[in-house]
Amino acid sequence: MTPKRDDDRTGRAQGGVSRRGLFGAVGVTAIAGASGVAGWGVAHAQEDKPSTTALRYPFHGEHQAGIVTPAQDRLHFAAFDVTTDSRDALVELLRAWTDAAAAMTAGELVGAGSPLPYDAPPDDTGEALGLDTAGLTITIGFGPSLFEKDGVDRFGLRDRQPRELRRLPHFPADNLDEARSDGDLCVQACANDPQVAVHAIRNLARIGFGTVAMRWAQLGFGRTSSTSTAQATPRNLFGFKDGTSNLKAEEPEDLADFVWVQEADDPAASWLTGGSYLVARRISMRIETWDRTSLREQETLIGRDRVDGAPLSGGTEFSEPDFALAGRDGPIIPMDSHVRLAHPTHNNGTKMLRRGYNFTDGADALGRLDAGLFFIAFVREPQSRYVPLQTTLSRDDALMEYLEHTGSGLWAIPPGATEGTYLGQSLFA
Ligand SMILES: C=CC1=C(C)c2cc3[nH]c(cc4nc(cc5[nH]c(cc1n2)c(C)c5CCC(=O)O)C(CCC(=O)O)=C4C)c(C)c3C=C
Ligand SMILES: [Fe+2]
Repeated sequence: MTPKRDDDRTGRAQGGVSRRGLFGAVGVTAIAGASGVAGWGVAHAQEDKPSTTALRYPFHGEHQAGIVTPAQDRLHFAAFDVTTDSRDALVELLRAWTDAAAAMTAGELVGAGSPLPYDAPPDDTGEALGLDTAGLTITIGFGPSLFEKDGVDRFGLRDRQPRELRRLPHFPADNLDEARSDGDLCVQACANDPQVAVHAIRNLARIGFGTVAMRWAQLGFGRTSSTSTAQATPRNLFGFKDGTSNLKAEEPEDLADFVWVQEADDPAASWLTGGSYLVARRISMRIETWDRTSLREQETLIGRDRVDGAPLSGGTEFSEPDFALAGRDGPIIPMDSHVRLAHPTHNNGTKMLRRGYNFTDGADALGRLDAGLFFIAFVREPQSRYVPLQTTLSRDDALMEYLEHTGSGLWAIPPGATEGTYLGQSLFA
């Protein structure tokens, strides 16, 4: 009988083994071929919709992937706390995470490749065997507490903490859960297949065992933003198009102004040049109340038409809102509507790259959906641009009656890694 695996205890070359290649090699393709009905279903689906699972985005580059990369459909976001005092162990973790992230985004197995050592737990947890890369991106960030916690300079990084990397303040009406907020490190895994995104976080958590502990995590199932003009605008759980006037990959000048940290921004933080900041807000949405609200009221709260996404002042989805246009009882786009208050003209020209996801986490004790929007935005200046805008929305936005902010975090996102370097290397240099 041919053994399923060899008996190699020494391990093999790291990475480089294709998940699909290995899958075929162990004969599972035969199972798919034997299933006539399933095979028809797959072929039929592919005819209707171009496959997004075959997509592959480069891991290496000037910026980390997962920011201007076209927003994928699924998210697994995790915040970690570092459990060691050792700077060397932290650096080792970042090296290992970088290698694993590069392998997974290329559709390769993490760690020891094929044939698998039989007497050791497999490096790669295996649930993505046979799956496409699904456009996986892995984006890693550093929280304020990595630089200083309770007055302690844990890893000799205090002097390099960016001025803009401070814990987000308490905003009006915040009802934050500590257990869903902050963290020394964050990892955003996005993919067009939920199993691929979960596999990525799980493998990074496994690699980090003994160095980091997962603090909290969030799954997202539908993107609520477009980050490329090639993408259709998706809808949030209030049923409105979301992401219409988002910053897009095709706007490099705006990205330089509002997303990418520039060399001159902060002398202490020149290591962050080419990086960004990730703001996360877990926002619960009172779905049941919303569903009992008239369409007129819903559109008044948002300031846009629910079906086509056009501003209430008229035109099409991508028409600029006319905030001066009068309606029956004041401006047709109300003073306290979401799009008026969030628009750059009312926020010193501020823009951001939104990249959030819808979520549901079951039901609460009253039988209501625990659902909402896991808001993610990438910004160049969180304190001087995001914080004032969030303060305005939390205080004045009429939509807040239907929202509750339950989680929060801010992380510095270092620039991308080049071949042979690890993510965040410039911070430790
Ligand atoms: C602080 C930033 C923002 C939070 C938090 C936020 C939450 C939030 N937004 C919607 C729904 C929509 N938002 C829309 C536009 C929009 N939202 C923000 C910022 C935050 N939103 C900005 C900067 C903008 C763009 C404003 C503009 O330039 O016109 C829209 C309209 C469509 C679009 O342009 O994307 C909708 C719809 C919800 C439901 C929500 C919290 C759950
Ligand atoms: Fe919004």
